[in-house]
Amino acid sequence: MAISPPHVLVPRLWWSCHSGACGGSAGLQLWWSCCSHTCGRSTGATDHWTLRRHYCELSRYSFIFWLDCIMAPEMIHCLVGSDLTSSFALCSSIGQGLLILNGPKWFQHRRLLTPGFHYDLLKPYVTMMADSVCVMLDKWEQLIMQDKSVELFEHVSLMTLDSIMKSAFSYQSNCQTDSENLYIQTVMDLSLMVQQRIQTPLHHNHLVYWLSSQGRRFRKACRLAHKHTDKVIRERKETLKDEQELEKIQTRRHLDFLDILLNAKDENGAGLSNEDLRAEVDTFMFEGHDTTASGISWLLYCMALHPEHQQRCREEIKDILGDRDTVQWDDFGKMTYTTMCIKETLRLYPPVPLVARELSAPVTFVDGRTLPKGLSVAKLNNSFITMCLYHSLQVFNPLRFSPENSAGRHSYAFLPFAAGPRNCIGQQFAMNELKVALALTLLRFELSPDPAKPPIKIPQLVLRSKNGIHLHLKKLQ
Ligand code: HEM
Repeated sequence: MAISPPHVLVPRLWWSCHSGACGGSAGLQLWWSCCSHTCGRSTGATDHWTLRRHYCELSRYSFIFWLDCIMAPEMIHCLVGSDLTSSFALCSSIGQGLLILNGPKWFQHRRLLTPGFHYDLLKPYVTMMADSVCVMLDKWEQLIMQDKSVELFEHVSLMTLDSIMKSAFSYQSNCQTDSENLYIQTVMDLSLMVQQRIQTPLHHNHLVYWLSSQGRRFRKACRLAHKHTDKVIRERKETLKDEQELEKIQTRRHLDFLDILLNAKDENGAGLSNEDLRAEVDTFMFEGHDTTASGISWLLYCMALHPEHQQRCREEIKDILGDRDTVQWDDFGKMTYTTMCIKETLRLYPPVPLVARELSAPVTFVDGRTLPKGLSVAKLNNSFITMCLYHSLQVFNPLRFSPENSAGRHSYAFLPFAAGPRNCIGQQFAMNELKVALALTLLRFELSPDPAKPPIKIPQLVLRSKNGIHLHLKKLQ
């Protein structure tokens, strides 16, 4: 295959002016764009190859992602407008859900599912989130030992899985305390296998993976997970037979995401097929727990690293809660400083480190340069290069998100949840969970880092730490 010379690609610091890079902006994004006068031709595998080479040379972070995925043309063609990396690895496990769908079918699903994130539905979830967080904190109390730090990431993952199952599917998994639960084990195994596949370039080839022992294990786990999801859907369908309308259900219990899915009808009165239902349930379960687990874990880490901000958040939360020991929906809007700290964490440690798109139409910039239709472009949230270029951006400074400092900043300068029609449908859910988790943790514990075990960032589907996140926890009186 011919490799285009490097000069056909020019690095552009996109949005750097809007986001006030010199003033220490929150959201510098680095884009590689193809320059029309040097490469003005329809793009093909060669461009993807060049794009990939540059990434490999310039950013070790991108290397993992771009290594082979970008080269699989069949993938690129079937994924217009969607996230290449997650689609690549997840499609066989979560089916064709909202994250992976494209075109009219995506549009139909997005319209049907959006009501599932109305705040009326999200409100009752707060208590369930708080319950899940408390189970986790109780476990931490048991684990605290003098001078021994606790690895949080795994606990937080189980907590967010517990929380999404309870709130979105009214399913009591008890997964934080019951390690024997086969379904939970399978979901956790699938997450791990997806990461392992990404890290093994040979396994990026579907046939090789399909024939490998890991591929067989993966398929077995998928079958188990699907069987369980089907059962949950079947049982709910039975229950709903008598209840038919959402209003009637609501008088008996809180409406959940599954109710919305099962009652969703398009303008022709058509609902989702069984296969579509399963894909959406699985998508929300994966998207809804791994990402928030990453966000919460890194947030607690940032709080541990910066005791002054930790204390300020704690005081804000205590002021808001007064005598109460738990969080309510109305508290969220008052958590001003806490929200700034959350945003600053999402900037420095974006749970979704990369969003990729294949252009479905050419894009022309203000200076006349164009990106051709079909080109894959990627946005690195908080790229390695950007951070090297602007050292001030490495500083944890929540005040970047104060109303004064945010005023005038381009609305696309900070995009942890992406933007546009394919933005994150669960962002409100996620922000609520981050706030509940932080508030309740800070009320119970003082956090400090473990200098012997600093986390090592590793961007997989979500941003993780290679060696976990180890913090010292001190119980507050
Ligand atoms: C801190 C937590 C989260 C972050 C940072 C995050 C970030 C993102 C980003 C960047 C995208 C765009 C991906 C792309 O197009 O390639 C996305 C899409 C999506 N997210 Fe999230 N997410 C989070 C939590 C959640 C939760 C809790 C749910 C569900 C309950 C969820 C469900 C989805 C779905 C279904 C999509 C695909 C939307 C579409 O294409 O129409 N996310 N998320």
